[in-house]
Amino acid sequence: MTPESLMQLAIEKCRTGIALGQTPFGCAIELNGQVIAASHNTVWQTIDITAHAEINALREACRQTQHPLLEGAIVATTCEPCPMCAAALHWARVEKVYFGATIADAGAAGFSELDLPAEKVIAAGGGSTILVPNLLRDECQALFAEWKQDEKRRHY
Ligand SMILES: Nc1nc2[nH]cnc2c(=O)[nH]1
Repeated sequence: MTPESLMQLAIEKCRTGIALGQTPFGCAIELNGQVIAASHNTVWQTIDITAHAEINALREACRQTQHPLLEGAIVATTCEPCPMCAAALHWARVEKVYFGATIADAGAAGFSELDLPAEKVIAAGGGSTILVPNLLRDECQALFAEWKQDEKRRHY
């Protein structure tokens, strides 16, 4: 699967989440050429502030593989991982993370993001997960505008 196709899956999941009244974040994970997880954010659905798209996808992937480590896994996420998710991706030993929109985009959409780039979190901690920005950036950024059409939207 190409990184673009993996990101398209993350985008589809994000749109599913928006339709269900969730916030506009989606994530997909591939291991050994197979998609093993694709999730959207469920913070409001589960009343769990940690239920970011990436955390949900990591949990699903680890359930699938029955192992907490995902060495060699490739992740595509519609938005740059926050510090919590960057740390979790490191803990899972994910190899590479593609992202589209940025933490600044999420902040501009109203989320109270910590202004700490994922790259810095990984580098400052001595991690080896590779971060690749700008994959389908315009499409990922547009998800925030789609979500803003929902009058009942809530951020956190
Ligand atoms: N990357 C990402 N950033 C967020 N900011 C708030 N929620 C999320 C999420 O689920 N994923």
